[in-house]
Amino acid sequence: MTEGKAVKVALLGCGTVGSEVARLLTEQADELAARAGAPVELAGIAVRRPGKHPELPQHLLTSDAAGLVESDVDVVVELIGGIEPVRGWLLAALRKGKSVVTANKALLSEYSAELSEAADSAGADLYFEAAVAGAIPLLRPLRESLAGDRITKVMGIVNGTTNFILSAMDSTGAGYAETLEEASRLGYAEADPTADVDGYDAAAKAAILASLAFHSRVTASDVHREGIGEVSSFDIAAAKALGRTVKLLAICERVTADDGTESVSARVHPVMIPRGHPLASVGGAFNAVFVEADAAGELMFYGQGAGGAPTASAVLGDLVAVARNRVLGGRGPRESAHAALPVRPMGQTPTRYHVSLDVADRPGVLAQVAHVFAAHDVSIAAVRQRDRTSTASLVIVTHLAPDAALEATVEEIGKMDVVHEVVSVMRVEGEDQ
Ligand SMILES: NC(=O)C1=CN([C@@H]2O[C@H](COP(=O)(O)OP(=O)(O)OC[C@H]3O[C@@H](n4cnc5c(N)ncnc54)[C@H](O)[C@@H]3O)[C@@H](O)[C@H]2O)C=CC1
Ligand SMILES: N[C@@H](CC=O)C(=O)O
Ligand code: NA
Repeated sequence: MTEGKAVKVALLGCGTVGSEVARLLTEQADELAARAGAPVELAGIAVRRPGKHPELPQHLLTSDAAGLVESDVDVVVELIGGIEPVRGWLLAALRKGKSVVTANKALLSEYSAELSEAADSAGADLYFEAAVAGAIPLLRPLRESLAGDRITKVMGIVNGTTNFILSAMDSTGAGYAETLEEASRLGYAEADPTADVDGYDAAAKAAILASLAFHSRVTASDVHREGIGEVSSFDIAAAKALGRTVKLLAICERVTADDGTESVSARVHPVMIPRGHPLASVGGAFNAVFVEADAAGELMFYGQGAGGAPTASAVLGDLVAVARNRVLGGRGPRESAHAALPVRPMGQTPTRYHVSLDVADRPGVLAQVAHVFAAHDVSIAAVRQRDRTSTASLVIVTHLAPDAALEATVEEIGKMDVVHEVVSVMRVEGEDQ
């Protein structure tokens, strides 16, 4: 039965994701209506140039997004991206009590608090499942299913484009530039793909994940960020030689200090993980995220993290949810930031390093290098040495130590006479400490 009054939807943006949302909304209109309890009606589509969309119902097209938001619509689905002018439109919609569904992680990772406050004061819904890990139901489990548990860690691959590039570099040795071009062609990359390769997109997602997991306000600028620009084919080969692979991970942790005070660490950077680790086999644009919680233990979420149709699936799930809330008169979960945990600086965050060096092949060099680690209070977990003609290759993997201590150790080692080259430095995850 779909007897309720139609829920009118404004769609802002009709690119990779928006065009799939428009298609599915039209093709599955009857089923969506049955699930929502009322017809979910596309009332208008804001595009930049209406003349360029012969495939869309012409009477719905407008170039006036602000006007469409102001019109008689119940829900605004935003799939344009970026901060302004979108932020102003969504605030205006929420303040008028219209629900908002968005996939815009760049906006949410900076202005979530402002948008949530606008939603709360007007009693509107703000849903954004598509903003992190595309099709994978991840934010709703964090906001709802795990609301009774205490999450300690969220770690995973949250950027499809960089995973697509790293997977290709690892498996076929394909070049960086050509693989990035293909990721753009397939609709995985952001409009400006530097957001992907420099880690901004993953950092925005880490901020959203940390905020939800730890009931605190974490913004993109709180997240330590390194992209994949520095990952060389040598790093990939060094990882392979050690039975590891390189992935760009978002890692959000609840850190408890000796005095019992808690903080949040949120970071995005390339890491080496063992090839047997479940994240190592996540290829292409797929995403996978581990969540650790006190009572639930370890959970893994896996699926397509980018692309038009997969992302549209998450958008439509949100759309049905907000439509249902309107039909039944309820609301989805509000922002939960009661814990207000501070963010721990990266330098104080415990990490482990893999360091690969070319050193002089003579007695005592290993001891000299080990001395520098010890001087910085960094304990060594494993050492591998291979002799060449006049140099030796030295691979060192550390135990956990504050990231600043590890960084200082590597800097000092790089200045030693016996060290010809620091060939590769990368953090290590997913193995015994
Ligand atoms: N492509 C993907 O795999 C995913 C994208 N997202 C997010 O979804 C959003 C949309 O992404 P895509 O569809 O990939 O981007 P896109 O660049 O393909 O589409 C955006 C569309 O918005 C239009 N647009 C720009 N300014 C406009 C304006 N003032 N009025 C009306 N239309 C305007 C553009 O012409 C373009 O067609 C972004 O926030 C992105 O970060 C989230 C998850 C996955
Ligand atoms: N550009 C993003 C799209 C999905 O969020 C990615 O590559 O993951
Ligand atoms: Na998702």
